[in-house]
Amino acid sequence: MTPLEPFGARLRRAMDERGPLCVGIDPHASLLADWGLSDDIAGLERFTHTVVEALADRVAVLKPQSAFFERFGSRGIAVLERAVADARAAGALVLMDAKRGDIGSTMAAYAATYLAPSSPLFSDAVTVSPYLGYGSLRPALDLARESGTGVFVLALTSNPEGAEVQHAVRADGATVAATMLDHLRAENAAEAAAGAMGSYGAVVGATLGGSAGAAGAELSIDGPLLAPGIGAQGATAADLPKVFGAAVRDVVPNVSRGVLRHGPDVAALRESAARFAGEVQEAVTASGPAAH
Ligand SMILES: O=c1ccn([C@@H]2O[C@H](COP(=O)(O)O)[C@@H](O)[C@H]2O)c(=O)[nH]1
Repeated sequence: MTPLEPFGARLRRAMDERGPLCVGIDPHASLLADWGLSDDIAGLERFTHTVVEALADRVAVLKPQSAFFERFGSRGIAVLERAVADARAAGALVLMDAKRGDIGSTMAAYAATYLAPSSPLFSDAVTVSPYLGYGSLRPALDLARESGTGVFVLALTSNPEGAEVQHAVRADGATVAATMLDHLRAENAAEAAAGAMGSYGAVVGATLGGSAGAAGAELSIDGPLLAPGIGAQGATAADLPKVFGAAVRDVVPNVSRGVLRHGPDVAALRESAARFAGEVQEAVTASGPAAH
């Protein structure tokens, strides 16, 4: 099979053409109820199909949250497989939010699940946790390079509990988060040297305010920065320049419940996503001209 163009280049094009917004597909039990759906496989299927139908032809990235599908067992995974294929066919990039992390040999199996083109869950990118050590992610990083896919590494997560681990200071004086970002910058060096956005991203919460700075973290990694936390977790698009500074143009802001709560009406979902996209564009434009 012909390998895909590298994920970073594909993502940059999608961000330029559609705007950078990433909408989550998070079928919370409470959202199924709010949408008048049953908390079972039929409800899950209807919810997922509606989000894909509403948004896959217009947002840059859709991010299914794997946990909400896994809780329904094999039939939930089948719904997820279909969503990934339908969303990609409609032109969205699919970022599987699976947050996998394990020793290298097991990591290789996770990598094959999400990043091998022959897999039923083949996605454009996957989220991973580096807390078994960045090096344990090597099978995913290597397979991503081979298959033209991407990897997003948890660096500074949007939840307040994350600081306990991520702000910890290592023997060399760097925080754990800054070390992860340094690894990613190095991973992206070859693509950056060729003038492209790298395929290796970091997850940095939009909720962090000044605490990204407190972690001593240089956020520019020559790759994408997934920024969850807008909407239900309290951050707004206006927070993005404050958190990310000059790196704001590499930010892929994520909103899940903030958009999904407007369903099941397709037009209302689209309107909400467009509103968030407009707010993001306004905040990024107000932050100053793009660096050349
Ligand atoms: O640091 C992180 C990493 C991932 N997430 C995920 O993003 C969405 C956020 O959903 P909202 O409804 O917009 O709060 C969810 O799937 C999380 O698991 C995150 O929030 N923070």
